[in-house]
Amino acid sequence: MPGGPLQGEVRVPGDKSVSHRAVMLGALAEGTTHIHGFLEGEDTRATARAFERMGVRIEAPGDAERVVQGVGLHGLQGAGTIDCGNAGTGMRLLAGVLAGQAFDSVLTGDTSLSARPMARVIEPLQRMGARIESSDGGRPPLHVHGGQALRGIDYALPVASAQVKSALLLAGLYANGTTTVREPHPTRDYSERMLEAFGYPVRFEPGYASLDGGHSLRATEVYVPADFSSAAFFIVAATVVPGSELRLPAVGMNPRRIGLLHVLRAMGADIVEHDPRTSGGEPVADLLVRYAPLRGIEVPEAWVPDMIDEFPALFVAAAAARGRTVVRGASELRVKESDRIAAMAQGLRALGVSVDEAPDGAAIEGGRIQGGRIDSRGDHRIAMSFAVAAQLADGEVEIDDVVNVATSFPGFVDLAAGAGFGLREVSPAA
Ligand SMILES: O=C(O)C1=C[C@@H](OP(=O)(O)O)[C@@H](O)[C@H](O)C1
Ligand SMILES: C=C(OP(=O)(O)O)C(=O)O
Repeated sequence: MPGGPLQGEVRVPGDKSVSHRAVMLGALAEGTTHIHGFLEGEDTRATARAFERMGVRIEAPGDAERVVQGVGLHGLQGAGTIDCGNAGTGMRLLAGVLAGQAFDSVLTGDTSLSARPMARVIEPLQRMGARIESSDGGRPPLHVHGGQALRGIDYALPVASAQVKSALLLAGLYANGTTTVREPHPTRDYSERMLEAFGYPVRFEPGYASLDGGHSLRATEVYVPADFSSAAFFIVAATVVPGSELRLPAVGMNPRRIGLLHVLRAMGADIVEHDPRTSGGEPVADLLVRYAPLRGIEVPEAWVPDMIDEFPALFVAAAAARGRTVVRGASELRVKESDRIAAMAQGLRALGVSVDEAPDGAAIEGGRIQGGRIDSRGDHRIAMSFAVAAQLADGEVEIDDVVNVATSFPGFVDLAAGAGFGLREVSPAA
């Protein structure tokens, strides 16, 4: 299905990271928390279900709205096995919360999540006094034993990870003394900002977060910004498809999320930020993206954590650029929902693009993109990235295994088709 230039306005759904945290802190707070702009994705719904199963009343008065009746830090009830679906964020943050409870829990996930490394949260949580068992060298399911007395630790993260930082801060709510997390590179600080918004004393600056156990959370109103990571597919598509001019209103512009903007601009992209403002304590802006020819660059390693989920989309921009784009220092991509370096390299090669894979990145030679068949490996971001690549391909691109797009971006196909993508969903039997 050939597409055309991307035109008009696209409103992408709420931020996944903020939505997970809003449900969690709302559940642990005293009082009623209203969440506006909640992501109706499978990942964040799994987190909401987990807390409902632990006795928290969560109402959905409208689309993307949630009303959470908080039970306080000590009001959760044991639910046995909790299925986190496809969500690394859900499982790792829940491990921190559950380590502080009086009851035992088991955290499970789908095939992709069951293969993801959890030792990165288990080890520091054990240092805090938690008892957690895993299978197969730190993989899910996680058996989190309750009734353990936690103590604060001062922990330097070996890898930059907002999920690990957040798990430790959440466990720190239940710990005796001070929990401090130091990062090798600053990562998204939504947990810190939101704890503060819920009235919990927390000290933080880029690369550092610290709190004392024993305080409480007060319910509040949460306004979730549009997810920059979802906007990224449209930003790249409008940049690479000639004749495009696309508006993306109220996109979350947290500085720890917008590394892709810096990289695309360095490649020659035309992306203008209008009306930068603050919404619910988060920076947002309306983006205007126009087609621009790109040239390959070497992506500075310092920008990697600020665009960790945007590499699949960047690889497509690189395939459309003139010259070579080099990514290094991004080995974390190998332990996401899929091995994203391998998945992108294999997929781009299937479309005739030359890619040199490295353990911690890849070099992509921009040029012609052909039609072909893509295995998305059940990874939402791989599937959506190839939907963008397909807009430039000179033949049909068929993308397999796409149901997980709904984990982070329900309605992607309709929204994309409405903006001008040549894209349609076919059932596996069709
Ligand atoms: O804290 C979060 O909400 C997230 C942190 C990142 O993971 P890591 O902490 O593993 O880098 C990111 O890839 C994920 O999509 C969401
Ligand atoms: C890595 C991601 O999410 P998670 O770790 O929550 O599965 C992602 O959304 O790209």
